[in-house]
Amino acid sequence: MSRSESDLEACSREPIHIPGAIQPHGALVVLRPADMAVVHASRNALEFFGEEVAIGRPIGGRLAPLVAAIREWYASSAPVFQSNSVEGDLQFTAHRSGHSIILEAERADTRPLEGLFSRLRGFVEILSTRPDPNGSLQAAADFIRELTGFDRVLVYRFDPDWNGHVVAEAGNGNLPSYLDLRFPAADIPAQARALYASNRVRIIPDAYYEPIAIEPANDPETGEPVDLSQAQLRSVSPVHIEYMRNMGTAASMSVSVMVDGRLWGLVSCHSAKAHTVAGTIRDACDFIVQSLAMRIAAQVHGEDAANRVELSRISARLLASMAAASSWSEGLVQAPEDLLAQVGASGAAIITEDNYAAVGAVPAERNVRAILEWLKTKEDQDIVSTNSLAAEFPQGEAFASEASGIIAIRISELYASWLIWFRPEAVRTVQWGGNPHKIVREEGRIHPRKSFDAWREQVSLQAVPWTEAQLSAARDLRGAIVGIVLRKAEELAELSS
Ligand SMILES: CCC1=C(C)C2=CC3=N/C(=C\c4[nH]c(/C=C5\NC(=O)C(C)=C5CC)c(C)c4CCC(=O)O)C(CCC(=O)O)=C3CCN2C1=O
Repeated sequence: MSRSESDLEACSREPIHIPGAIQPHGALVVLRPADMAVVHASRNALEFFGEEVAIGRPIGGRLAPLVAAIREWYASSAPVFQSNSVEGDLQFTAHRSGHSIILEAERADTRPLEGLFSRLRGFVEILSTRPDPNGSLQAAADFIRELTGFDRVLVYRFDPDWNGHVVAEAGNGNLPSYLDLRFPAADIPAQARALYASNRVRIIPDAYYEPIAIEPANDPETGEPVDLSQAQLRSVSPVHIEYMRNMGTAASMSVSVMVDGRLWGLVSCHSAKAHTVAGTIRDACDFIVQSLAMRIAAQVHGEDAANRVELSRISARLLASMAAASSWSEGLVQAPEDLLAQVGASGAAIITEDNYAAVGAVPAERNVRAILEWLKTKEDQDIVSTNSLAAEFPQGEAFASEASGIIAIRISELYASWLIWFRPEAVRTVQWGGNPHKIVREEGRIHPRKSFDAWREQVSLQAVPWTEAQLSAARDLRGAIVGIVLRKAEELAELSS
């Protein structure tokens, strides 16, 4: 592993869930459910809770009226407790963290909320009328920018390698456009993505804040620090704060787009100056984004269903062709269009020790046999796939124009026989937000890059990636072929007995 890779590896191990501090736009206490005694408190508790919060003693003062309601919530199955202070100036939220209760207070949004719900209803109606998913993405970015007043709202989609792509944007011109730019996976490391899959909405009102310490740092009984994974006020990793400053964004809010339980992307809001939105507006943004996520899921499910129907027709024709031919390989070669359509390939070759057949755009036979020698090193795999053969088999660079992507399925253990599908190289130019390969090392650690200007990279020796559905279709056809081979072997065995 190179030094840069190990640096980024270290970055993805930063324990961002236990920073030991919060952001100053609220206050936090950790309570023992049995007696509502305070176990930890942020140092600014007095400012928000109105009186000294004494460690080891039950909450009182402005929090006393909450005790009964918090106890009732804690005994229920509700994930989160929300309430306003009697005076209406504070919004309280609580959640369970291990055996404790984390209670947070922020200044409440005292502006009237009427009109918000009719605006939300209006957005959902727009969403349901937008035929194309991109129109829905843009509608969500426009609506959230109007609702929150951030300078720029991005819809940021992850690709299979967790690189991000800005696929929609709404802005007022105060910040540069990032539309269509891509950002490397390291910009949002794995532990952050995991956290954002459960804690969907996060706000950083001012990237120049001073963290407020939580005291005592560790639980007197367990010695453990407070786990702020689900907290609203969690202080943010210094490296990301630096990233925001480098990007010229003093405030940000991110809302996770969860599609079928997986982090599809983020709706990411930025302002050049400090900016905040109250909890009620953040909740409304979460509602908007999850409504968008359902629209995306419906689109994906619809496409999957249509693909499955078409694939079942193709597979049925291939099975019929194999059944009617003298061998499975002859049956496949006699249905070339279906053989390629099974996985969306441009060429295919069936190769055994003494036989070779090919359809569509394939490398020269000697090059296919060179791939076969490489496949023999994959002893434990019945299916081998890549969209960049040259990256794993350098000799492949010589015929990347026909074979940058391959799916190879092993047909027989006994003889080296394989069915290999091919995809050609798809040379493309990618626009990154800054040079994604630039790792800034200072004071013994890496820092975020300072420039996010469009940085063009020509990507070669890669094919269009195979989808999970195409790999599954390859596995299904392998199962059918192996079944035919086994039945043929049994028939021969019976004849010879
Ligand atoms: C323009 C497109 C775009 C990008 C690329 C982006 C990045 C981004 N990074 C985020 C978080 C983190 N990045 C990093 C780490 C890095 N960022 C870097 O640029 C590098 C090199 C690292 C590893 C050291 C870490 C530790 C975190 C966790 C912060 C926390 O929640 O405590 C976060 C999440 C911040 C949040 O939601 O609170 C984002 C979202 C903001 N955002 C964008 O709008």
